[in-house]
Amino acid sequence: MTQAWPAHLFMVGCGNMAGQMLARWLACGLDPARATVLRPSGRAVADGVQVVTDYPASLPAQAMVMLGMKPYQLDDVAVSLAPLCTADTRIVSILAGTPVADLRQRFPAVRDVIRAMPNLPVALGQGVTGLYADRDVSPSARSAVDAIIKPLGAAEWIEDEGQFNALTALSGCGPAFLFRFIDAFSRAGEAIGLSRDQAARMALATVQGSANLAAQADESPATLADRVASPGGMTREGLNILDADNRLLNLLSDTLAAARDRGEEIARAR
Ligand SMILES: NC(=O)C1=CN([C@@H]2O[C@H](COP(=O)(O)OP(=O)(O)OC[C@H]3O[C@@H](n4cnc5c(N)ncnc54)[C@H](OP(=O)(O)O)[C@@H]3O)[C@@H](O)[C@H]2O)C=CC1
Ligand SMILES: O=C(O)[C@@H]1CCC=N1
Repeated sequence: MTQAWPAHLFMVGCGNMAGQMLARWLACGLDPARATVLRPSGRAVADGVQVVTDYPASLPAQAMVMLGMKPYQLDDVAVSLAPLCTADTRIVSILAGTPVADLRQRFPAVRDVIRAMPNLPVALGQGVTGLYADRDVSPSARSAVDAIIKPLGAAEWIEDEGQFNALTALSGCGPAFLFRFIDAFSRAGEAIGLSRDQAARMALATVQGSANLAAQADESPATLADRVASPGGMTREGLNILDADNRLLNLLSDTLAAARDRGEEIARAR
């Protein structure tokens, strides 16, 4: 099936996250002439993509607007952007902790408002993007968003917006937690006697190989862990440390809950 692109993509903000999305879309065939980026620095993003530092007089017809700035900038952005939006504008927001109701309040002319929560591996087409649309969003807008998210990796729609901060904690923030894990794994290897460089290489390759294996395996990660652990062997002793009083599970549950709760705070502070 051929890739369907929006008539025009207007990106408000194009930093760490939105920049990776755009790079992937361009690599997958988005015509750069069909994308405009608004960013205060005016820094170029890619050959052929127009970068502006101020809002145009109007948006192209049937524009898909992607909100990719920081959540606290929503009010400032809406003052200039909302008057340009018409009934055929579609808004996709990647702002953390920003419910659809807050977006609808600021963009009353727009029917199709969709929340998306990507993560950094979208750059490789191996991201996870969580998605939510309320009942007012048209089926064609859902399809258009599905189409543009597909080149980025997996898409996970949720029915209940109340889960959006949990989804964000798991997959949106998740890469940071896993990068931290890889770093700690490598430093732990160094602590038991390996050289820093070798421990770093081995930690990363072990995580990468294990993730790939888990993705292809018929068994669950829990079963695979037991496969590595020979009875009376070395791995079991290590697993006993992670499993004692559910230490690892509790640590990760606390980590995700803290991230999720921050999303709730961001929404309340608005
Ligand atoms: N980082 C991540 O892994 C993820 C981030 N997100 C969400 O993405 C959004 C952006 O985060 P991130 O990319 O990390 O942040 P960055 O700081 O890297 O990017 C922010 C972007 O917003 C632009 N910007 C700043 N001020 C304004 C303004 N007043 N109007 C319009 N654009 C403005 C910046 O412009 P300039 O480039 O000129 O400085 C920059 O391009 C957040 O809402 C976050 O919740 C979602 C999922 C994952
Ligand atoms: O830290 C943040 O708020 C954003 C949301 C997901 C990843 N980064």
